[in-house]
Amino acid sequence: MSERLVIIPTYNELENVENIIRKVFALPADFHILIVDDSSPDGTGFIVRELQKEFPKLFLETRIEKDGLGKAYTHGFKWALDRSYQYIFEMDADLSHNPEDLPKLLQALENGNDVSVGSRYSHGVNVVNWPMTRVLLSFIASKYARFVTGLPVNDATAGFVGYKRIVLEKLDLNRIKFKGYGFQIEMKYKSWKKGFKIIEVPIIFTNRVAGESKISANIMGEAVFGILMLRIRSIFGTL
Ligand SMILES: Nc1nc2c(ncn2[C@@H]2O[C@H](COP(=O)(O)OP(=O)(O)O[C@H]3O[C@H](CO)[C@@H](O)[C@H](O)[C@@H]3O)[C@@H](O)[C@H]2O)c(=O)[nH]1
Repeated sequence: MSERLVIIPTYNELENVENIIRKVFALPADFHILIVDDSSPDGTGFIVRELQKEFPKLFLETRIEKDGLGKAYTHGFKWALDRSYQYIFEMDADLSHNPEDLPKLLQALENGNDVSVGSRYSHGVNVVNWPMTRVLLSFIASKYARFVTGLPVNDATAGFVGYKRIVLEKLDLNRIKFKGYGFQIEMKYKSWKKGFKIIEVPIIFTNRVAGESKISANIMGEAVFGILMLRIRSIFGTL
């Protein structure tokens, strides 16, 4: 039984999912993969089921409908905690995160950190082919989150993250509220407030070449107002 699980949420990632799975299983280190698919209409789940015949360490959880990456991840975390995984990773399906960086995130956890963040902004801005509007939005969101909450992380919205099991055990996953990218901030903020040690590991983020981002005005609104709510709840001790 591997101690390491990579959770990949998917919605309409037909063009990417096989590639990312093969790249993770090509790594020298032993990682299991859990795909959490929200019944993608493009047949992403079907491809995963086919690949399960080839890869016994590939798992699939299918949810009824699209409900945001935050809900998909909390589903995956609970699945991992029901098993014996010690190191649990979040990674996008679209290859914007390079699976070859997984061992670096793992190493950071083995070196005594509790949360390792694959960071685009720890040394300048390390993104490739992302439209300038997305870079600005993401960069400003991270600065805003830091300003409002004090979270000492440069890339607060990063979606390439490693957690030690103990962190997920101590966070009340049923109280994780955010469905979209704000989820990434909520997880880091709550981990930090509980006293867990967070480290940023520099990575290069490369914009997807296939499929589409699921960003929307709702997702952005949730993040902007949600961060304020996080801070207020923290002040009143109801985080
Ligand atoms: N199951 C499920 N998966 C979803 C959903 N929405 C998005 N995903 C999956 O979540 C991953 C990230 O979604 P994208 O829509 O590709 O994100 P992005 O725009 O490239 O955003 C990136 O930057 C954000 C801001 O920095 C990050 O917060 C985000 O994690 C990601 O790295 C992909 O694997 C996508 O299929 C959903 O409702 N359900």
